[in-house]
Amino acid sequence: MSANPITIDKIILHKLVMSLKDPFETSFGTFQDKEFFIVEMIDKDGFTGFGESVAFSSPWYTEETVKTNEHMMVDFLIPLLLKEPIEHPDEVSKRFQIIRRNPMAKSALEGAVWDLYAKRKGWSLAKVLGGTRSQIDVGISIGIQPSVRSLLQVVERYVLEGYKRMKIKIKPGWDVEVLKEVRREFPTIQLMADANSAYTLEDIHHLKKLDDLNLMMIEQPLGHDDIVDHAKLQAAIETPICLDESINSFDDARRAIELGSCKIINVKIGRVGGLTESKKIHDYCKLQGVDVWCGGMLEAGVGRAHNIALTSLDQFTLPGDTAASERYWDQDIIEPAVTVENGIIHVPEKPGIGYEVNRKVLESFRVDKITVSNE
Ligand SMILES: O=C(O)CCC(=O)C1=CC=C[C@@H](O)[C@@H]1C(=O)O
Ligand SMILES: [Mg+2]
Repeated sequence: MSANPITIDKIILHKLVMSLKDPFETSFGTFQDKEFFIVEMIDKDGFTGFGESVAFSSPWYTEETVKTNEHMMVDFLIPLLLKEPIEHPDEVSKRFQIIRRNPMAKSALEGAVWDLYAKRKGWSLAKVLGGTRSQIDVGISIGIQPSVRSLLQVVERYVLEGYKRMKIKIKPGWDVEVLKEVRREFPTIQLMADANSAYTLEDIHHLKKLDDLNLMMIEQPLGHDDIVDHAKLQAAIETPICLDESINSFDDARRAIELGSCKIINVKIGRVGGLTESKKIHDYCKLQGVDVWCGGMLEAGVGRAHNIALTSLDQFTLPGDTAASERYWDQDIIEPAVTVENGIIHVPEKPGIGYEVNRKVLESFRVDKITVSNE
C-alpha cells in the first residue's frame, strides 16, 4: 500500500448543456447543443479532481451516448472506484476491465482520478503523465460549410489567427474540388481532411486524386470499425491515412499499425478509454515511428485541459484539434479560458489540470446533478 492512496469520499456528476457558438456539421449531420458530464471527485483529504465525458447525445460518432455514460458510471463504474483506495491512476483502467467497452464513461471517471492524483502530488497533469513540452502547437477542425466561399473565409480567419494546421471535413460531393480551392488559395498551409467514414473501397480512384493536394493526411476515410479496407486503401494512395473512430484501444492501434492501415493516429482520450490507454498508444507509436496527434470532441474547458496535458508528451508530433475556448463557447466553465497565440497553447504548470472550474458558470449550464457518496 503506498504512503497516501486515494480514498474517494464523493463523486458528483454535473450534467451540462452548452450551446456551441457555431453549428458543427460533419458527414453525419449538424448539431449546436453539447450535452455532457463534468465529473467532480472529492477525496477524504479534501482534494478535488475533474473529468469530462465526451459522448454525444445520440450514437452517431460511436455507440456511447450521454445516457449510456450516466448508466455505466452510476450503476457499474463508480461502485468499482469506491470499493477500495486507489494507489495510482493506472489502476483505474484495470479495475474497469470487467466492464466491456464504454470507453468514454470510463475515461470521464479516470480523468478525474488523474487530476486528483496530480493535485495530491502538487504536480501538473502534464508532468505526472510524463509530458516534456511547455507549449504545444495546435490546429483547428472546420465543419462542413454552406459554400466554398464561406469555407475559404473561415480558413483565412484561422490562418490569420496562427493555427498551425487546418482540418477540413469532407464527404462525397464536398471533397476533392473543395480541397483544390483551399490548396489554390493557401498553397503552403498544413492541410488535412476528415471524412468521418463517408467513403468505401469503391471510391479508391476518387480518393487517389487527393494525392495531388499535398495533404498531411486523410482522416478515417472508410468504415468506423475497419482496419482491413483501410490497409488496402493505404496501399493504393500516397496520402497518409490517419485513423480516429477505428481506434478504440491500445490493441486496436497495435493491430492497425501491424496491418499498415494507417500512418498516423488521432488519439482521443475518451474514445480510447482514458489517459492511461492514451499513454500506452503514445508509447507504442513512439517505438513504431507512427505520428500521433490529439483529436477533439468539442470539449468544454475540463476536457480541453486534459487534451493539453496529454499533448505535452513528445510523440504528439503533429498539431491537434485543441483550439481555444472562444472557438466553441461564449463562456467556458474554466478560468482562465484556453487561449491560443500564434497557434500555440502554453501548458499549465499549476497542480492538476491547471485551470480552475468556475462553479457559477458551471451551475448556469447545469441541467442535472447526481451525487454518489462513499458510505
Ligand atoms: O473538438 C474539435 O474541434 C474537433 C471536432 C471534430 O473534428 C470531431 C469531433 C467529433 C467527431 C468528428 O466529427 C470530428 C472528428 O472526427 O474528429
Ligand atoms: Mg475524426
